[in-house]
Order: sequence, then C-alpha cells, then structure tokens
Amino acid sequence: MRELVIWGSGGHAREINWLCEELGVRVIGFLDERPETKGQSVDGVPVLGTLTDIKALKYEVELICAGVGDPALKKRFAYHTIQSGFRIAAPLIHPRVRLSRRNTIGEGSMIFEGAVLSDNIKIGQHVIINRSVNVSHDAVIGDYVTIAPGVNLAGNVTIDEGAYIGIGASVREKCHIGCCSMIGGGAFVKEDIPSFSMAAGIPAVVKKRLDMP
Ligand SMILES: CC(=O)SCCNC(=O)CCNC(=O)[C@H](O)C(C)(C)COP(=O)(O)OP(=O)(O)OC[C@H]1O[C@@H](n2cnc3c(N)ncnc32)[C@H](O)[C@@H]1OP(=O)(O)O
Repeated sequence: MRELVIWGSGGHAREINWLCEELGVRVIGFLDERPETKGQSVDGVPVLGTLTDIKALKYEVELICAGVGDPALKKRFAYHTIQSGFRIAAPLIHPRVRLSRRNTIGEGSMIFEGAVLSDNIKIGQHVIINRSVNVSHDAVIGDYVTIAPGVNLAGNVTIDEGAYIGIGASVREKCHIGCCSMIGGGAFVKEDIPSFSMAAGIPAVVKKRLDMP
C-alpha cells in the first residue's frame, strides 16, 4: 500500500486525506511548520511536525507538497522536501476524473472528483486541479498552479508557473495567464493576463500588480 505524508494540515490537506481514502492510499501524517500543531490529530491523522521529525521515514513515504493552495508555499515546501532527500508522490487522481491517456501529469500533482481533462494536456508538478474543473484540449499548466473548484479552461489555454485561478472562473481559448498571477473567483478571462497581476471581473481586468516572492 502506498504511504504518504502531506504538507499542511488545513482544509485542503484534509481534502487530500479524503482523496487518499477514496484511492486506498494510506496517509501517515500531516506536516505543519507551526510548532503548536505538532502532536494534534486532524481527522484522525497525526500532525507530525516538520521534515526533521520524519527523517526516519525518508525512504518509506512519499511526500505531497501541494497540501496548501498557495503556490508560493507549495514551492517552498517542495524545495525543502527535495533538498532533504524525500520522494515526491506520484500524481493522485480521483477515480471519477475523466482524462485522455495523451495527457501528462507531473509528480506531486492531484486531480479531484468530477474534473474532466480532454486531450493533449500538459500538467506540471505540484498542481492542484480541484473538483469539477474542465480543462480543454492542448492546455499547458505550469508547476505549482492551483485551480479552484468549478473553473473552465477553453482550448489552448496556457497558465504559467505559480498562478492561481479562483473558484468558478472561466478562461477563453488561447489565453495566456502569466507567472504567479491570480484570477478572481467568477471571472471571465478574455485576454492575456501579464505575470504578477491580480485580475478579476467579467471581462477580467487587471486590478493590481502583485509583489514578486
Ligand atoms: C475548496 C476551496 O475552498 S478552494 C478556494 C476557493 N477560493 C477562491 O477561489 C478565492 C478566490 N479569491 C478571490 O477571488 C480574491 O478576491 C482574490 C484572491 C482574487 C483577490 O483578493 P485580494 O488580493 O484580497 O483583493 P482585494 O480585496 O484587494 O480586491 C482588489 C480589487 O479587486 C476586486 N475583486 C477582488 N476579487 C474579485 C472578484 N472575484 N471578482 C470581482 N472583483 C474582485 C475588489 O472588489 C477590489 O476592487 P476595487 O479596487 O475596485 O475596490
């Protein structure tokens, strides 16, 4: 049986734990940098501390770094996990996801129930595709991207590393969303969005520039 440890112990980490229950994958514990959470039990799964606390499990468990929605945090967790010599988990895909065998999905990524990913789609590492997301043909989704529930991406959309697509947003065909940008919930993106921008509304317009991490 696969055994996993999940970075994070909040709502999203708990949803991954549920996904793992559905897949028959055993979650050994959560990791959380906040010292006060160590030793707590979340949905019956222990919070183990940080990577230092699970050194003995290095060659036994796979790590999920996308246990939080924030792309920058995912990236930091992944950096430390790889530096410490732990293995990143193979993708987690809910049994009720539809996807073509011509799609590629990077390690540490996950796809939740009800998502449909049609043909020739490339998904990077540590990507979250949440429930009921529709991804159309030829999309390219970069590392650490988070796509919230109910998002619709039309054909040939490109989303660069570290972008966040808010709940229920839709993106028109061939649009490009730049690195680390955020799209507000419910938006309709009809033009390219530059990197490090927050865009929202129908149609989506850039509301503010975001700081580089
Ligand atoms: C299972 C789960 O729970 S998954 C999580 C799902 N949650 C989401 O997807 C959340 C999506 N988040 C949002 O939509 C947020 O509003 C964000 C992240 C895009 C922006 O948040 P903030 O940076 O705090 O934006 P802020 O409040 O400063 O707003 C800036 C401007 O954008 C507007 N704005 C923010 N979000 C939206 C939106 N979704 N639609 C339209 N306008 C918006 C604000 O009204 C404000 O406009 P103004 O300058 O004219 O007054």
